[in-house]
Amino acid sequence: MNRECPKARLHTIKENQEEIGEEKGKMVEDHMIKRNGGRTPATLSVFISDEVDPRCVEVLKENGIEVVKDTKLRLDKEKFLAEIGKYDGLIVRSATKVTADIINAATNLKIIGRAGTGVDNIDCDAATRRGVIVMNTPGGNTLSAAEHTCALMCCLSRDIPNAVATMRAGKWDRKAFMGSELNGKTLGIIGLGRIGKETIGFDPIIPGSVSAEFGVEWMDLEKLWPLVDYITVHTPLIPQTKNLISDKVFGLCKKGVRVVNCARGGIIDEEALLRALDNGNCGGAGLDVYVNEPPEDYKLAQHPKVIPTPHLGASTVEAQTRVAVEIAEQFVDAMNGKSLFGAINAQALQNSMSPESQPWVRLGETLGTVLGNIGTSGQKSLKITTYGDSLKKAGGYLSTAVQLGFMRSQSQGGDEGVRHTLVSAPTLAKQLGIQAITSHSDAASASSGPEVTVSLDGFTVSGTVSGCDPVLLSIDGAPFSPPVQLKGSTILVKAKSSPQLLADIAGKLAKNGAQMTGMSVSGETKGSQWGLVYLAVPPPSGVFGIQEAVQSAFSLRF
Ligand SMILES: NC(=O)C1=CN([C@@H]2O[C@H](COP(=O)(O)OP(=O)(O)OC[C@H]3O[C@@H](n4cnc5c(N)ncnc54)[C@H](O)[C@@H]3O)[C@@H](O)[C@H]2O)C=CC1
Ligand SMILES: O=C(O)C(=O)COP(=O)(O)O
Repeated sequence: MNRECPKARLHTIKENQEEIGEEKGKMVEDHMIKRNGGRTPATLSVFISDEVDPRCVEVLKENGIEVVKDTKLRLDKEKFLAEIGKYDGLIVRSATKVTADIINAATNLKIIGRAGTGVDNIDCDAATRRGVIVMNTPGGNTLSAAEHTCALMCCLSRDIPNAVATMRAGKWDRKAFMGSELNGKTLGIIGLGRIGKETIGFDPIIPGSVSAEFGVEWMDLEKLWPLVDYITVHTPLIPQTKNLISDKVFGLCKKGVRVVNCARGGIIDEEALLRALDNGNCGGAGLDVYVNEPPEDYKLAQHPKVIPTPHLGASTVEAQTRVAVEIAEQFVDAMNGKSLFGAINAQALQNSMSPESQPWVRLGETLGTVLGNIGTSGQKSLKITTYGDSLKKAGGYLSTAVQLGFMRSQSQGGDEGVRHTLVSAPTLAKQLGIQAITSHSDAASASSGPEVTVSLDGFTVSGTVSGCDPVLLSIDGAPFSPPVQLKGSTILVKAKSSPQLLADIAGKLAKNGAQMTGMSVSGETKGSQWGLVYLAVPPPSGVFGIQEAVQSAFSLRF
């Protein structure tokens, strides 16, 4: 039968509505488009809490997504916390601080979108732990930020703002404003990413082929500091870049070095900058960004040698239109399961999005769940082997899927702020010390098709995919013949090998009220056999009291 497999990871809005039957609902509930309990696709909703260009709202609405924009709500934290739980998506710029308490209160949230570049105002760790995708619009405001950097450098070299101020005050003072040319000066660019690259080579008239001849000489910072007349920083604010330009650095630079920060407040130590401006080590600063926005005090902004702008790097009509449309289109693509462009914390999910990989992801989760139930004792090192050419590149997402299934089976619930999904799995596994070691063999497996085996603590489970469904090939060396589907509510039983096993277990379960729909028994391993019992409805609790009669029994829901 040639049917299309349901999308396990990124359920489309339409599928979510049509296929929200219990099983599929379960499948999608941890992913981006959550079980929406009968809500229509049109009621998927996005909240916009910052000033984003109106095209963002238009594009989302054109695609059937409900949008609420309120740029004041963030100012009232209590109200924000109370409201945010209604929404599937949140779109911000830099003003909204998306803290862990907001993320944890946002119980329906699947994506946080940043209409811009920097995500330092979003607690990405908290989002990841809750399985919430964080995405930005890389590149949408690069040129504007680069142009603003150049503008600040030009203003610094000619003290333009102060000159403007004298004219506005009705003064004609030419002597006070002797500038210096930028030509011939050395610029140190810290961070050669999108904006850094644009900054050195930016000229709307000169083509790239010519500007390439200018070249950028790479050098260690220690060598760079004494050589430069200007420094511009274009890195993210991360522990390694916090206070990168410090008292020590000002001491190593030429006296009077000028600095520009259009990246993030705090990359230049603000206190050190004030001292350097006062003692002449720094000749001037062009600042667009600050440790606190708005600043708690205006000492720096009001310093005569500082040219301050209120975080305007991305504030151009062009950049704002671009980032607004880009984030909206990225949301629509993500919600339709098409792509996760711009996502910064969803590598495994991204790698597993193709229709071919999705059944294998479900198999990985399923095998992880089985192993988590039968083979623990504190061991945390999962060994995953893929067989067959078609699974050559599957090790990455399969290992995350196995870890996910394994962690779910171990979870006691109640771990606040945690949701087990393909987004959160790598981070949570790392925290719990759950390793996944992958290996691959091109050779066909024993089942002479693609196959995955997962081992832990001396136990091995192996499975493959049949159509769209995960199937179990063997447990602990005991083969299921034919292989059994891992679907729905089941009880997995291990018992002493006996020709009566099937009848014995079925009889005991029936006596205890289980509604069985089928059962398979494996071959023998070390004197035991495994049985998989399918149930019409999940057991009310436990495994219908058959533990005493068998070696072990687990209730599993796939
Ligand atoms: N003022 C504004 O309105 C705007 C500010 N920005 C900010 O500008 C900064 C740069 O943005 P993009 O160029 O788009 O980012 P990007 O990610 O393309 O580039 C950042 C670069 O910094 C480098 N880097 C990281 N750590 C470093 C370190 N310790 N030393 C030197 N380099 C390091 C990275 O390798 C990367 O090449 C970000 O902080 C962003 O938030 C971006 C847009 C507008
Ligand atoms: O994109 C960035 O990183 C920026 O800093 C731009 O911030 P904004 O969107 O103007 O609040």
